[in-house]
Amino acid sequence: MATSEQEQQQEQRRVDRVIEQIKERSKQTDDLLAKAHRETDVIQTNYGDNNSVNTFEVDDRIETNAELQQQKQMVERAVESESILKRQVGVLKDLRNSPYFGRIDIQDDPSDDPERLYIGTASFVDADQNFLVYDWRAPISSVYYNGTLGQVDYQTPAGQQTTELMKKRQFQINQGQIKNMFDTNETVGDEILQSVLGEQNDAYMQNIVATIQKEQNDIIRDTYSDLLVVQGVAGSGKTSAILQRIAFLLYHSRASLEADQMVLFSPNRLFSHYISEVLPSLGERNMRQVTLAEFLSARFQGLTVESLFERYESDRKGAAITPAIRAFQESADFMQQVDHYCHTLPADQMRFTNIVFNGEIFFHKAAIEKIAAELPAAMQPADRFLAVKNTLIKRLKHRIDDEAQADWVNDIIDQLTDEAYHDLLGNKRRGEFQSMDDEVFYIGKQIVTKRLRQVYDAIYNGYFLDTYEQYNDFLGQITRPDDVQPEQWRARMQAFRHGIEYHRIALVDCAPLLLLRDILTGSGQNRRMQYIFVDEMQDYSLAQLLYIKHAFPLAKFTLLGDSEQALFKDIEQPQQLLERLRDAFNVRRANLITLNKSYRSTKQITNFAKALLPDGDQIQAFTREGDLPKVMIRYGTDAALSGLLTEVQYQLKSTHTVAVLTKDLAESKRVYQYLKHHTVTTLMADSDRTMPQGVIVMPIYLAKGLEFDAVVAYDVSAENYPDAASVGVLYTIASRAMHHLTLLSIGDVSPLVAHLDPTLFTIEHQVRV
Ligand SMILES: Nc1ncnc2c1ncn2[C@@H]1O[C@H](COP(=O)(O)OP(=O)(O)OP(=O)(O)O)[C@@H](O)[C@H]1O
Repeated sequence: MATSEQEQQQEQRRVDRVIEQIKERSKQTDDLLAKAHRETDVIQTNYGDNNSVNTFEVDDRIETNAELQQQKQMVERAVESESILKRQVGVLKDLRNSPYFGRIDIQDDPSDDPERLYIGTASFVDADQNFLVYDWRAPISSVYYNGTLGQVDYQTPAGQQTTELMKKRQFQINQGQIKNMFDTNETVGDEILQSVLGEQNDAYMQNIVATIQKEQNDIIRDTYSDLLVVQGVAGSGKTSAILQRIAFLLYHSRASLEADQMVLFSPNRLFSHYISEVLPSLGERNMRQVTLAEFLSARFQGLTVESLFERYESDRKGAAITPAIRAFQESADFMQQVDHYCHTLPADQMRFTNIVFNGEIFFHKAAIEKIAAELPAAMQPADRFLAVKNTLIKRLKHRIDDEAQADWVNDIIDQLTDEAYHDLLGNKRRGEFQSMDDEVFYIGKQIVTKRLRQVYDAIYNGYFLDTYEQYNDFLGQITRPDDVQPEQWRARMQAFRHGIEYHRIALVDCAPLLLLRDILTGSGQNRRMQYIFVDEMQDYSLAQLLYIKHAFPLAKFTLLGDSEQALFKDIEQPQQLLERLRDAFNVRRANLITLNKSYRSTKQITNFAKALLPDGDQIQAFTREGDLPKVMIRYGTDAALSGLLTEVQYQLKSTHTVAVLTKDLAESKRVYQYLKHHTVTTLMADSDRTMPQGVIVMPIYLAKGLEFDAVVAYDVSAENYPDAASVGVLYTIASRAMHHLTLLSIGDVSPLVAHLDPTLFTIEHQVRV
């Protein structure tokens, strides 16, 4: 509902007054920051000077160490307070531009006067402790997002409260001026959302706190569930919801939660970059981010882990793993079998291996087997492993003692310089020993310990268990489902062994192998992490999700995805998925939230994209108007490429980025080879972290989670997208476009498009001569 001119003037006067106060505070904070910066400089300079004191004299060194520690802490504290102030300066700068976006008038009791509260990206409190702006995450602010006029409940730390919502007003304020102002009875009215979504794309994702929708708000403010599953259609704000959720949780649990106790599994590095500004724009630090490939590679040092993209490419070429085997290896049942195998594995079935040093066996595998065999049979696998490890370390220490007086050691001691001798003494002092012999023995032990460091590390890291052999043994004992034939399974085992020989591992083996290794060796779990977020969860197997759960046993999980965008597997109903996950994750408090409205694209693009899906009816388009998607048909590659060039040049006149999306890498390369000679074009790679403007070409799996002003889908021919199996890919491509979508086909267009209602798109045929 439009507001009167007079009301707008009144509101503008308030904006002016608040901005005056913010400016005042900014000045003070700038001064504090300058002062803090000078202090940090002074401390750092002193620290630097002290750092270069002569550390040769051993006695000095001990003292210096303690002092250095103290000074290091001082520097850390100074840097920390400086960075807090820097953040405040940033927050105040944003508030100066746009101090708030909402107002609610509430009345707790009919006998009270109504209260008028303004809501913005951060709180602003004046010198008399009056809240001129409330943080969007404050308990009372949920009234703004959740309530329609009338009685409203909201949660506070003290329990549920009730109030009467009398008025809800939305503002768009830019550079201190109210551009738009509406009273609304909806959760957040469409007018402002229209204008936000109509803007051009930016290289970075924006925060959406001014226009959060009710269902998104439920995701953001859920502090109850151990497992929150979000099924949301393309462009429904899943990624946005995760990021605002992180900001919310940080605010909500300020005292007990740090940003680095949250991990977001993101689809690719480009995506990580794209979303990197959202949290800083809300005055918060970024959470940790990792792709599945990075997570797995870090745990398989020395092996090349197949990436999801490689798997996708190799699947397209008709690779070795049959669908039945894949389904089996990716299932919860497979992971349960790993668990059972490990917990019932007798000591004599453990695949120990020699510890080798300098080409010779240092600890023989038979000796290690014997240690394990002598332990009580009922021991848990991790305890057994630890006991073996401890025994080996004890034996290593004996060997070091025996070796400390060997001739080669004495020779080295004779030739030590004074400095090297002091180094070996470490925290001990000369003369502290009972006798000179003791001192020499001590030095000898230090020398041998250093020499045998590798052996120690091998024991410490558990390299005396050959986990690959053990996994192979597990594969040999497994109970197969009926649709996996014995010879197929043997071939699969053979492929696994062959891969390991060449230091490669297939994606399907990663999660079960890691689980096996972790259970048997009692390692790999991180108990510090409090929240795990998985975006694009449809690209993860259940086995992988279960492994992630195992790796972060104390974390709460938020899994977000869109089963329609499954590039790699079949679509699953959300409720069914939740049941499956709830069972597999074994959690008490699970919650499913479904998002059906798509905000990214114009109505025309969303209507086209949803029509591709057999069950797309539930998807609602947001009412933002644009052109109909255009299907271009060309005959032959040359005509297609020149048609593509004309199209991208045309699009570039009105947009910053045009993405040409292909089905696979080979096609992207072909397109790039042509376009680069005619216009500035970038071929995106898996390793890229930033997205340039202009024309960018990439296979669809690299564009997951991203969005572009204009998208050209390259070659949507019947040959490339012959049947229903390609729907997920085509839908994902179409739903990346915000404002313009073009589909170019070489020859007959895919039946998936040809069968659509013709009013959903325009068509442009090449005239055949
Ligand atoms: N409440 C909102 N207010 C303003 N913009 C929004 C809102 N919700 C979503 N958007 C915008 O819609 C676009 C899509 O959002 P987002 O990328 O979070 O969706 P998604 O569900 O993760 O999409 P996909 O699964 O297709 O990758 C973004 O530009 C986002 O800023």
